[in-house]
Amino acid sequence: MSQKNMRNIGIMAHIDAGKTTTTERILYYTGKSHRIGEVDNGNATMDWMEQEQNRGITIVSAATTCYWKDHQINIIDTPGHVDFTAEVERSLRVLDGAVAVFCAVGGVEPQSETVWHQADRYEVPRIAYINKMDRTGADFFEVIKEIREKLGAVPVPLALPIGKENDYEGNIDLLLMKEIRWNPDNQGETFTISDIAPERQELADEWRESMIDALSAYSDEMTELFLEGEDVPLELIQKVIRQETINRSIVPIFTGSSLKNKGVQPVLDAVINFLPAPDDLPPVRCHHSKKDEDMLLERDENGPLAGLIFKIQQDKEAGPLCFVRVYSGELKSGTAVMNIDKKKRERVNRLLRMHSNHHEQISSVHAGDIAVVIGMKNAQTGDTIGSEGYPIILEKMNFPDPVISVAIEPKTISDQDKLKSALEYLKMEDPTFTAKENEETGQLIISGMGELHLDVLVTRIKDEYKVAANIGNPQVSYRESITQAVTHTELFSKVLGGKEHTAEITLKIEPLERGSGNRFTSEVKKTVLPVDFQEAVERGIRSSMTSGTLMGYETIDIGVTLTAAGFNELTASELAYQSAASLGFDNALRKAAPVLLEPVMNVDIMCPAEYVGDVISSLTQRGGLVSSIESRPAFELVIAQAPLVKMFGYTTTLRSQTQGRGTFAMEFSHFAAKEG
Ligand SMILES: Nc1nc2c(ncn2[C@@H]2O[C@H](COP(=O)(O)OP(=O)(O)OP(=O)(O)O)[C@@H](O)[C@H]2O)c(=O)[nH]1
Repeated sequence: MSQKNMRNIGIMAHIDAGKTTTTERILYYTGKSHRIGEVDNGNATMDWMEQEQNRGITIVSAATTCYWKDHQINIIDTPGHVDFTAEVERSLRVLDGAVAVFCAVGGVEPQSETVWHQADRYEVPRIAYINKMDRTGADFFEVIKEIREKLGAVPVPLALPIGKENDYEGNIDLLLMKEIRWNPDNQGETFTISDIAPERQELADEWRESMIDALSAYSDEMTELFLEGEDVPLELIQKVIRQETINRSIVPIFTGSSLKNKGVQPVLDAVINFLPAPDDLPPVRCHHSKKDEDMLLERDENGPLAGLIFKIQQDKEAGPLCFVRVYSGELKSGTAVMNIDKKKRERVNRLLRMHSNHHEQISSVHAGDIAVVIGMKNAQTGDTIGSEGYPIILEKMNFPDPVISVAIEPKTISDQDKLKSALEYLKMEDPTFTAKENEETGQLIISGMGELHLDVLVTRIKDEYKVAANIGNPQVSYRESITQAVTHTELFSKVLGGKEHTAEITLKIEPLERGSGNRFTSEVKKTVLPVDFQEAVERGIRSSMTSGTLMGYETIDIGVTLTAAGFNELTASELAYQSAASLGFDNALRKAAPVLLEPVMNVDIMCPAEYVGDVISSLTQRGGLVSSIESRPAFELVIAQAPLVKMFGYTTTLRSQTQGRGTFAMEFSHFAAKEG
């Protein structure tokens, strides 16, 4: 299939907005799903992993292919929970467009804002679908207002709901100027089209006019027709919508109730009519690793091979399944490719296309498309695969810091081995967690991005990899830094194997602004201390930076300058300089008024107005600072920041405090000096 007839889309939503239900309906209507898997029964076909089914939420993104009106649509499932932002980011990276699902009752919730802004960062064109029009409290026009005001987008409704809540009947299609009602007898597979009822004509005209008015801003041709009072042809309207959706100047709005099988097919039409084909998008930013220069890569099927491994899933029989998005060239089964990041050749034993409930073996996959490669051994999420002769690296993905940890203690020696291999597998799949041995206690500590993230990892280690282990309580991952600048001279002298090793260095260490990371520079001339020895100094410092002197946490935001060095040709060794640097850095750290830094989280809480007082006082007790309270139609939104350590178990507190009606979203904001 040519790139023009291909779409790579994601369905993004706040948790519970109905992403899974909508995806299920899409798969049903596209004829690939032969039954509708209800989320509530826990048998949705997109939710592959057992665990997801138990939790009833979607955690891992999987790419699923379906076909609609001569187009191939690859759906990349994106998780809605903030603990899984890395999953969202990696999906956004390989999408060309997205359908943002909102709940007609909840509207734009804090988590939808987070995901929306992530999509802005990745420049993903979007259409929006306002779901759950059948629910009590559904308010289409309020959600549109929120999309404009809270997300700063330009919503252009292309459909209006007829009725709402129990009386939600169907939609007015503002492009066709017709009413559409879905047939309840065949799960909405067919629908009837009728003229707009007289009592709705005025409303429809008004919104049609405001649609043409909004679009005219982008088209002189349309403006002229509009001003002359002439009809604007459908083709022109569609052309302008497509162009401006892809430019990200507008967001076409659709509505429906996925659960009641209403409104989904127009969204599929919009995916092919208004969201970009892979080659509608600008060339891909990448880096030529041999020439060491940044470049733009054309999205050309006949170009050099470049693909991004955006997801790895372990399969007990087949080994790692590597989901690859191909940006240029062709990837063929039975050939060898280069993993450019790892500088290793890899076999493409088999290529698969994934459908919702089966897979299909294919012989090749072209630029623009997504497939699963079986056979790669060294791949890790985020790696680029390409050709040896043309080694380019696609842009890396951004992953936030892991801020929460648990100790994990295997029960037997055999569990220890199983744990080791489980962690290796999980690392391939998920680059956002770390596993590290505590030097003092010998305990293995795994760190992730939130309580739920760790919980999922631990459950997988126990259930999927059958490791029997004791799990500690979640702990915050602190960092260490300094508050003063100091200069320190370290002299090193040791006799090893009958030979004397000496080094002398002077280091200046100083606090850097939060978030700047660590920096090493040298002011010492190479004639004073040869390059190899300067590199040994940097190695020593970098290794010491991984554990601070207060409690052994990683040190951050420290600038180190090598200001002077002594060099004795007879006794100098790299080992001596590396050791001097390690010890010198630690000694300097102790003198520089070190501080422990703790992760501070952005916390957004939604609850009915009557609970706001209690919510604020419990947040304040937890060291939280409330920055604002916003009124929403049905809820109040409390926006605050609080130290992560105080937020453990907050879900339970909030639930009992608000009789189950409060929800919250939490995301890492920054590290700050720990109080007390
Ligand atoms: N009334 C009503 N309920 C809906 C509709 N769509 C989905 N739901 C219900 O809303 C709940 C959440 O739907 P899901 O499809 O699981 O939502 P999701 O966004 O995928 O949620 P996560 O997988 O948890 O991120 C389920 O109980 C659905 O049955 C709808 O159109 N109307």
